[in-house]
Amino acid sequence: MSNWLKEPFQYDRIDIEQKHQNLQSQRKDKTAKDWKGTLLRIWSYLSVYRFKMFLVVVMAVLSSSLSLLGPFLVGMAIDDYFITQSLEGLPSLLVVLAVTYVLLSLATWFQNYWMIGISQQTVQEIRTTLFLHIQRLPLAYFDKRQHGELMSRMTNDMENVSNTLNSSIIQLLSSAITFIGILAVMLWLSPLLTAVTLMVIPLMVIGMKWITKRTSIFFKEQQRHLGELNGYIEETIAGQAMVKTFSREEPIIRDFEVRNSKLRTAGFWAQTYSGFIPKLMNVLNNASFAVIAGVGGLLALNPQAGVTVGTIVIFAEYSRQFTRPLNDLANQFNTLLSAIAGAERVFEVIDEPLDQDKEGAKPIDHIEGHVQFDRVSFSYDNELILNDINLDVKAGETVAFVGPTGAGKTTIINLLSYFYEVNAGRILIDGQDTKKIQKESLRTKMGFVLQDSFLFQGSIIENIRYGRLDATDEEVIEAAKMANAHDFICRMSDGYHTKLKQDGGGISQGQKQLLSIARAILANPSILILDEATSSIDTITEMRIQEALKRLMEGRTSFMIAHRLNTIEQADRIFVLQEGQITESGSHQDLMNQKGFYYGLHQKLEKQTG
Ligand SMILES: Nc1ncnc2c1ncn2[C@@H]1O[C@H](COP(=O)(O)OP(=O)(O)OP(=O)(O)O)[C@@H](O)[C@H]1O
Repeated sequence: MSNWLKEPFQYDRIDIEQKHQNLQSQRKDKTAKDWKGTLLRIWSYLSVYRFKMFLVVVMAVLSSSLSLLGPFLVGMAIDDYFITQSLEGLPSLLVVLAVTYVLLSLATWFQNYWMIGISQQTVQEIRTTLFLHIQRLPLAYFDKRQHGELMSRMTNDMENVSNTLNSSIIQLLSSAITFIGILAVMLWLSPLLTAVTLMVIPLMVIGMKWITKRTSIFFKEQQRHLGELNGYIEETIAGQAMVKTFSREEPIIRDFEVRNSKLRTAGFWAQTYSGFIPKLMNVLNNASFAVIAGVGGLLALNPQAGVTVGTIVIFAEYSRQFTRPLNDLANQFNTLLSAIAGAERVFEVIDEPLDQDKEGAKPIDHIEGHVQFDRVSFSYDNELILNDINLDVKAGETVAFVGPTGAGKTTIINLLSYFYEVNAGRILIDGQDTKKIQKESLRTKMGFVLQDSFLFQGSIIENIRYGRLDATDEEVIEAAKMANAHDFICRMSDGYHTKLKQDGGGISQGQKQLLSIARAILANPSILILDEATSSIDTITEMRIQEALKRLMEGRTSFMIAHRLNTIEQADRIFVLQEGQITESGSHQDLMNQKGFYYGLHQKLEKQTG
């Protein structure tokens, strides 16, 4: 088998990353809505397969030429054999005709095979680049964007690009070649009959314009309504629990029906108008056929005009082939525009700056766990969220943050995890400014047990192993035992290999917490970040969680956002955060003595828990 027939499209992730970095450095001069730039960028992906592209072009030229040769041979057969009634050379001409059509099929097949290969490989590369890039974007990027919208770039827009690369490029190419070829042969055969054939073009252009003006409006409407409907469906499915608790089914169904019928109306008119296109083309084709036959017939009666019956047959066939590429060009143009728009949306994400380390940042091997906030101020947008925060947490110390909702507790944790950059001040770990440490190496020394700890679709063992990917099964089980999770895991149908549904569906909130504690134990971090669950958990599970947490926190610097009295009281130090400032700090007893915010909160919580 030739090399070109073998599946040559293996890809190398490292290779793609390298290419992406090169492209990133080229992109600086490219602005959004820069269509030429977008096309050039798509070309930069395609150009890797230059040789194969060249073969595609050769095949396109070959197939277009062969499709012109067919009717020409038929015309020759009529003039030279049928009209003259001498059938001597006819069999060999028929053989040539048969070979022409076989070659035409082969050329078309190869051009498709190579082009689809190139386009699928290109799309795979762009998709990988996009996905890798999304994994490395700073958290702040996701704050500003709807997740559904990003998903749509990853799927719909990519699909758009893929379809266009698959078929449109070939169609555009062969349409253009066929059009030029037919025109040249027609002019060579009879300029007069060519002029007659071309008469339909203005009518075609006017008709197409009239239709596309209307269809494009309805197609846009259709896309918009489809997007809205999809968004609505996604929202109602994600929020099903809410829908049911508030008995909102009826109004939601009514709303859905309104959106659905808007989509239907737009779709109806878009399809109806665009359905006119082939009908119009048919009418014009038949009209041009009649004109060619009529005028050609008259010309054939006059031997000086040089028009034979064979020429008329060739023209009649060419006129059919000739309107098709025009039609295709018009259709493909719209698809091409929408694919370029899609590619532009994809490249926009790829061009977003990455969550990069500061220049000169170094990896860190070991952390003792001494954490300082030195006059730290921070705002997400313009509003100041943290104002001049100073903290000095010794290695191994456990500190808790309490305060009203929106005071900035989670924000402190986000800054410590280096998800966001501070606006002013410094965060120091073991005396070293975190800006000088590589983010990834810093985060691997931290463990997280968060309220909404994310569990993936997969087995329990895989989910725990997420804490340290090279952990053995024994180590995972040991961690689960320390996290008090072993017993409940063993009671499950497949034990450690029980599959969890999406986002940990199938297990309780408390069990979810125990699994995330096991995950953190396995990671063996120097700094721990705990965001205590607010939802109520039964007392036995609660005790298990507390016990597991105690084991986990031993010997590590721990930051807790605490909501329950016993957790808070156990902390070495408590910080009260109000409106972005630390207003009280000290041990439980110190703060009780101060009789400030903490004292009030304590009284309230005590009353609640009885
Ligand atoms: N990603 C974000 N973008 C913009 N503003 C944000 C973002 N996250 C939080 N905020 C705002 O920052 C403020 C502090 O939020 P933060 O989540 O730190 O409070 P918190 O003390 O943890 O509250 P809670 O106890 O309710 O979790 C709030 O006013 C919030 O609206």
